[in-house]
Amino acid sequence: MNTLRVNGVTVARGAGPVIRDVSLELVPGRITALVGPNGAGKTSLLEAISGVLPIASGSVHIGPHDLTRQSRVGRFRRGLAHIEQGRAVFGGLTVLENLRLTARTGEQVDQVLALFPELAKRADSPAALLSGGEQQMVVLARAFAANPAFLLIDEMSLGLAPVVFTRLLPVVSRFAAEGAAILLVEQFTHLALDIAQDAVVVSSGRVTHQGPAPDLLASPATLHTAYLGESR
Ligand SMILES: Nc1ncnc2c1ncn2[C@@H]1O[C@H](COP(=O)(O)OP(=O)(O)OP(=O)(O)O)[C@@H](O)[C@H]1O
Repeated sequence: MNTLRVNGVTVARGAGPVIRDVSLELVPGRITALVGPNGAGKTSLLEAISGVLPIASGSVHIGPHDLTRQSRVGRFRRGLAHIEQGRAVFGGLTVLENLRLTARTGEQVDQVLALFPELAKRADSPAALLSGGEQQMVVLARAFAANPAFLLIDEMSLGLAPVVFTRLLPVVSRFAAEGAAILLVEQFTHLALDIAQDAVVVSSGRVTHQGPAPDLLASPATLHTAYLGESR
């Protein structure tokens, strides 16, 4: 069983490092919540893992394969997908056509639509006509349809009402239960920790806490300290 290992990664952006010596591991079947204050470096870390941003030092491996200097496409071929913040649907294409962009077989499309009954009903509608929540479902479904072993998800709640967003979380859990390893960045910290097994807190580009998500959820003091940038 391959894991994705981030080992001592440092990422520079603009004036200096925004990620410093970060290590974490993504394990099949598990969700890791990556939380921390605004500007902590969560998006930059996801971008470094998927190859959007170069890694200044450290490494990213999937099993024995070193991805550190690989292109985005090379990493995708190894099973790593990244839903970037603000990722949009192809509005002129129908829901089905959006899914066919990434699915390799019709069976994969059917499997994904089974996870999202709302989308199955709107399969032939242009994606632009869907609500914001439904469009975010299409974005998620399109990523699931490629059947990635490792999935990085950045702020899928952006622009959505919490009630709409909470509809998406059980689907993410189901996808993990089917074997995917997921790294979830989310502004609604408690909702993310609630569905995650593992938690990583970053503050000012450094990991300040790492451990089981339920433990962090049960200890607001630990979460608060980690957000302030202190380890304990
Ligand atoms: N395009 C950029 N050029 C230079 N610096 C950037 C750029 N984007 C972000 N930064 C800086 O990198 C640091 C980390 O930002 P990043 O967006 O990764 O944090 P974040 O934890 O995802 O924040 P948020 O929760 O607000 O989205 C911040 O200091 C930010 O100002």
